[in-house]
Amino acid sequence: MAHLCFQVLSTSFFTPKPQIPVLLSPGAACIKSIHQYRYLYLKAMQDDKFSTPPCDESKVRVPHVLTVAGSDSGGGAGIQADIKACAARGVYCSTVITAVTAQNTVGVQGVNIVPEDFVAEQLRSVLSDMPPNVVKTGMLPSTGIVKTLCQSLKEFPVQALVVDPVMVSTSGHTLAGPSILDSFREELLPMADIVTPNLKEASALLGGVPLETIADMRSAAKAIHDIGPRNVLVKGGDLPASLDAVDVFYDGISSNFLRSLGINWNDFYEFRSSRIMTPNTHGTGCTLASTVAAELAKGSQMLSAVKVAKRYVEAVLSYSKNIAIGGGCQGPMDHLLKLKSNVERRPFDPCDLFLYAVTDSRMNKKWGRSIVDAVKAAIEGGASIIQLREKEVETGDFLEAAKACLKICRVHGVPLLINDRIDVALASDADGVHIGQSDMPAHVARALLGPDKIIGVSCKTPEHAQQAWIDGADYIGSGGVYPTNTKENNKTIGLDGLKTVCVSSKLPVVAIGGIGMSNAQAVMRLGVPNLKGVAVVSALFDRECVMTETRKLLEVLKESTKIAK
Ligand SMILES: Nc1ncnc2c1ncn2[C@@H]1O[C@H](COP(=O)(O)OP(=O)(O)OP(=O)(O)O)[C@@H](O)[C@H]1O
Ligand SMILES: Cc1ncc(CO)c(N)n1
Ligand SMILES: [Mg+2]
Repeated sequence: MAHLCFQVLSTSFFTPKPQIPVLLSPGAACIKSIHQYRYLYLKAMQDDKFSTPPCDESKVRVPHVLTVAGSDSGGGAGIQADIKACAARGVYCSTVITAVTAQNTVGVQGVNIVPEDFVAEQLRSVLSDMPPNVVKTGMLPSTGIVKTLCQSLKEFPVQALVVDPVMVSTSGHTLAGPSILDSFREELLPMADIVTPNLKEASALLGGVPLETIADMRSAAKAIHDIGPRNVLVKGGDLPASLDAVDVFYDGISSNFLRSLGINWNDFYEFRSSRIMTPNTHGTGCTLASTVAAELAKGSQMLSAVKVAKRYVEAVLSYSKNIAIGGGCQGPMDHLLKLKSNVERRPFDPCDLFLYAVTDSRMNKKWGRSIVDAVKAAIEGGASIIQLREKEVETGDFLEAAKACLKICRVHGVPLLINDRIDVALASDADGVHIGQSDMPAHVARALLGPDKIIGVSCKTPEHAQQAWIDGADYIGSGGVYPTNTKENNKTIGLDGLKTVCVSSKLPVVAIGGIGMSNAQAVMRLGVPNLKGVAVVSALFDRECVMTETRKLLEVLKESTKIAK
């Protein structure tokens, strides 16, 4: 007999609701929806499927959403939007394709419905082998497909079902005709944990009632709730352009229950964001529903999942408002906005290390200039990379200076690095960091900064240099080559020590420590191919005119490369 026990949870997984007996099978995840409870209970009565599964603690659980939807060849909506939204939210996404559409930014040119039995086969493949936490549905173009899906969900219950009742594309093309409405009302919606109609879809589900105002949306949400889904979100993307983008959320079960306890519960929530003026709104609905599903899969409660999803859609719309893809009037969004800034950043070039200017707050103070003025002058003089080394500046001021310097650096295509402070580098979106042997290990910095940012590590020995390579550093700063007073207790390694570090590593090296006009050529004449340049502090910044000194040093360095040739 199945190993079954019942437990009463005082708070539920999604929205507050009556105390529901939750079915637990030892070793298996908690079953969290009343629908699942019903199906699982009946199923467990029939067979012995819920015996303890083998448990391997070395395996990492990955939140997983299965989307059952149509393909959009334009990549902005449907399956493609679902995969991108889940990826952006850190959730695995499997796919069952119900239709293939020929679609672009102009409209829908064609729809090819996948045969019902092949939809069933895809469902069986995924559900029987890799059970998702949450199923999200989009375009379900035939009654047969809706019924097949409902049957599969009864056979393979999941934690939550998110239904986006896709019917008409924004361009006005029918994606699922009125014939599916009965199966939606009778079978799918009563199984749903949330249904997310837009204004037209809400109207269709209610037999064509006109919906124009937020008050109408509230009535519609309540009426749709009566059909059976546990939560309803009526989306207001199609409200008049003069209004905010308001979505109305309704959760009737909880309100009735709490009212019965004498608690006055607000059963409507308005999710409001300012309307972003952009033509790139194709796929907002798919994205919203997938993000709700992704957040539920991670373990969020329903209300938090909707809140995060709404914020995410707003952020993506705002980020994508000016992108130009296609010649039609409704473009797609760019879901992976977080990755975008890395694409725009010029990749690190070891030649950037040629004239490496390192700022110093004491020197700037002494000469009465701001960090930003110092950086501007060094860049105008020809510095090829800048490092902000600001040991005595308050964090807030450091961040502001970093942001201001970054603007200047971006204009000139000069990378900006932050010394030691990974937090400041992250907050300012600087190009990278330079860290010492006693700072956070480079591999930890790499994990925090991601694959694209530049990481430099100070190395005095071949062992340091080898570790820097292993840790994923991009370059080595090696010194002090000569005695210096910008760093206390800094052992001088000399030209020999510098050469030893260079030859022990594949990484590009910049020499540092007491280097200036008089000795830069001697350093560069070492002639090791991975020694790419010199890093200087006092020789530029402990002088009256930073730009002049930088120019002079640049000439000296250029001269040394001619001599080397
Ligand atoms: N211009 C906008 N600015 C801000 N938010 C918007 C805008 N347009 C839509 N939204 C939001 O996007 C989400 C999706 O709503 P919408 O009504 O556009 O869905 P839909 O019509 O199903 O979309 P789709 O084009 O994918 O079918 C909602 O949260 C809505 O408020
Ligand atoms: C395939 C597909 N699903 C959903 C929508 C709704 O945006 C669309 N346009 N295309
Ligand atoms: Mg839609």
